[in-house]
Amino acid sequence: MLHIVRQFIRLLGICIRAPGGKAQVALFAIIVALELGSVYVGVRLVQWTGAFYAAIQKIDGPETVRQIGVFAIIVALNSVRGLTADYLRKKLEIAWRGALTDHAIDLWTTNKAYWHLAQSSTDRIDNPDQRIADDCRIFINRILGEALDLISRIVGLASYLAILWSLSNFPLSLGFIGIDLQIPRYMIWAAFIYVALSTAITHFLGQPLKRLLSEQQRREANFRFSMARWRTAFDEVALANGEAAEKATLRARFDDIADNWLKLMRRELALGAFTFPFKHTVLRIPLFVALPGYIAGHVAFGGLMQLSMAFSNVVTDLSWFIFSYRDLSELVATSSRLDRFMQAAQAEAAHDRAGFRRSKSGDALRLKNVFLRTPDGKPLLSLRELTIGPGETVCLRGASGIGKTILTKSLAGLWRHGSGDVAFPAGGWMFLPQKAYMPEGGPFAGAAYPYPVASFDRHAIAEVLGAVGLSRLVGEGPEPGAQGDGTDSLSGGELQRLAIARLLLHRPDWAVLDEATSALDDAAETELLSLVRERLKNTTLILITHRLPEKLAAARLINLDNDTEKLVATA
Ligand SMILES: Nc1ncnc2c1ncn2[C@@H]1O[C@H](COP(=O)(O)OP(=O)(O)OP(=O)(O)O)[C@@H](O)[C@H]1O
Repeated sequence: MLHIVRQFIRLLGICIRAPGGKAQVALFAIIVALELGSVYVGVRLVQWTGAFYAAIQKIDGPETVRQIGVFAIIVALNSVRGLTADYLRKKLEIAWRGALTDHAIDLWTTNKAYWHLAQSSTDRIDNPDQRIADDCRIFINRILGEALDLISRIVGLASYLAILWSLSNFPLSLGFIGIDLQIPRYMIWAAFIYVALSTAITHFLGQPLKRLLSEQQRREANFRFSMARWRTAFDEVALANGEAAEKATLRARFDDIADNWLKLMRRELALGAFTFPFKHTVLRIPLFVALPGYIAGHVAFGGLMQLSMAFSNVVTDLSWFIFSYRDLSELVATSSRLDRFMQAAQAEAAHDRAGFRRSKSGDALRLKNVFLRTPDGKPLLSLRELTIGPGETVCLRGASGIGKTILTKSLAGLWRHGSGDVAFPAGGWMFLPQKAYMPEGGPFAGAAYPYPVASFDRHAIAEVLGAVGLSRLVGEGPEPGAQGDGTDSLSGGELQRLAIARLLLHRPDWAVLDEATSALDDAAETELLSLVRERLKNTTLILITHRLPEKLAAARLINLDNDTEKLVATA
């Protein structure tokens, strides 16, 4: 229980510490005040009920009409209060959801935590996209709803208890095996005992709900993930006639959903079998409980109605836990998932990337005794000594699976499984993987990525696109920034050309091309790499490729397979 409260505090703390958090706390206070207005309205209605039925009992026409007028005013004011509270609550909801979402995305991206979390076999976080998109929304929605409900119920409970206390100032007389038992203010005790028993039963029946709801969220996210995965590979699936396999996967994912849904249904049915009749008896039972007082002549008819209404309000407020059990279970399940995600992302973001000793060097890249491993310790390639100077062209070759891509990731600071010394030169780096990433927004955005298009001169972007053979994309298609912008249909080779255009535009000091031209034919590959070499004279090019590009001036060929230190100079 305490750990759940701590989770709530941690997550709400994020919202409150965000910019504008203090103003939002003030907004929350206003909403609480407006919600408490409903308690006042409730108390006023109890008084009104007494006065109204007393007027009816006395057959007092003018007083009855006056009470109807009072009722109309109460309802009108309450409507204004309710609508204002609802409007402000939605405002606060989007502000806090925004703060939580921003924080989650910040943690997820700091120190590339998203990448490390996806690699980890122990801390692996399933469906992080769902946690950011859905869990933040559900958590804020539920916590606000439940907190406001709880506060107004606590205040309501105190108010209605006071009324009930003053009204139920008569005892219940019970004759039991010759003993005459008097229970003073029995209406109060009856309310507490009634709710305590009901709460215990509700908790007993509903306990498994939290686990089942959490599991349901996970399975729904898995189903969505399978759909999204297929969406990113329409070509591949269509060419492989993989529809039946994809359908089978989707069906299996959906069966998982349905399976848990059935368990959830059964549990909700068991809970509902108790809470449903409970909800309906809450409004009736007070009358039965108060009847002995009426029959014994302790209260008049108006008092009886007032008493039953106060009793029913007390029981309703006390039953908050029972009525909210399902929503509370969902809130707890969501906050556990979200909190775990935040903790894991935070730990990853703060992680000291050990493995290699990294230092700064003057102008050359120096690797000494670098040994790369897989996370489970399997040795990959080793480099005893390698120095690469500024402006050089170096070609790294090696068998498939030896660890060339992992070497790239190590240079990028991602891979931490290995040892050795790496001294980095000053200057900017750029890494071009085999599969170029294309952001939304069209070819101009693709060339400018990860910077906004506006950071570059549009003519310069158009020029590099033309230089890499993509002039047909210049001035074509929707405006940059639009979705469905034409880059979706680019071939593998065209995507690689676009990545080379990006390289030409960004002009880094150091560039690592990990099979970044593999989809091009020999002639096109040589042409593009020569273009890069010619235009970026001061850039050091580290090429990871199975083919040795011909005509590439002064390339050093390093064979990683046998003798890692053997350098072959080409002309
Ligand atoms: N995240 C990972 N966890 C565990 N093993 C991995 C991970 N990434 C890569 N590996 C393994 O490390 C080995 C080296 O992978 P890498 O991608 O660096 O090979 P490569 O030399 O670039 O191969 P290719 O020439 O086929 O692209 C492979 O056996 C691969 O399965």
